[in-house]
Amino acid sequence: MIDTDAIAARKRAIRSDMRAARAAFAHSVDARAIVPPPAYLERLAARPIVATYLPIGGEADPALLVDSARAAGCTLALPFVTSRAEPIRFVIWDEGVPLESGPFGLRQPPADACTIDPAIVLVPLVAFDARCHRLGQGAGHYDRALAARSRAWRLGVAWSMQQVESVPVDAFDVPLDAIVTERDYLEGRS
Ligand SMILES: Nc1nc2c(c(=O)[nH]1)N(C=O)[C@@H](CNc1ccc(C(=O)N[C@@H](CCC(=O)O)C(=O)O)cc1)CN2
Ligand SMILES: Nc1ncnc2c1ncn2[C@@H]1O[C@H](COP(=O)(O)OP(=O)(O)OP(=O)(O)O)[C@@H](O)[C@H]1O
Repeated sequence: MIDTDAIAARKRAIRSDMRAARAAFAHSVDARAIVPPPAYLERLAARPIVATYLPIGGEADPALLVDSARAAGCTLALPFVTSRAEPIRFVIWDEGVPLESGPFGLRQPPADACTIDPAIVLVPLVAFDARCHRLGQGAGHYDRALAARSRAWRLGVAWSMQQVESVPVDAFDVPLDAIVTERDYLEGRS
């Protein structure tokens, strides 16, 4: 369909521009610049399972959000990916078990790590807009994972320079509940 093709082409263009700009920006910023917002800290009191990610390619680093979750006694999860085509699953991040090398330069728990269902998902992204729409890596990994977990609270983590006027949206794109950057905290409509 023409419309779908046009959206896909705009997504590809934003992805390629933003990946390059983000990698350059990440060199100039303190990796621990993103401070946990109050709405996130409040949710940690119930000790939810929190899915995080290990940054690649200049992605914003959720390190301080992970520290807060650990300090609150939460269980941490990481995505486990096998290929572009296969859906991801979230597995327990046990600090006592060494991470292994996975696809796309990712470090991840071993394949036999226990699958768990997070109540909070810290979501990496390539670009976002003021309505909390997100553009990811283009494999649909997070869109599929988030669609399967509609009750999870979805917090995007990004550098402020990743904000664009408007992210092109397909029917299957799952918007975020909120986004935190080194400068701002914004909430979607939900
Ligand atoms: N840190 C992190 N972990 C993650 C993701 C992510 O976006 N970031 N994922 C999100 O889905 C899943 C992995 N999926 C991925 C799918 C495609 C590509 C990818 O196409 N990478 C490009 C290079 C990107 C760059 O230059 O920055 C490539 O290999 O060509 C990467 C991850 C789960 N784990
Ligand atoms: N719920 C879903 N079920 C099956 N396929 C899906 C689903 N959501 C997205 N996809 C597929 O994922 C592909 C990539 O979508 P899109 O370009 O929006 O990825 P993205 O949002 O940038 O990436 P990601 O979600 O991996 O971070 C599309 O071809 C789409 O068909």
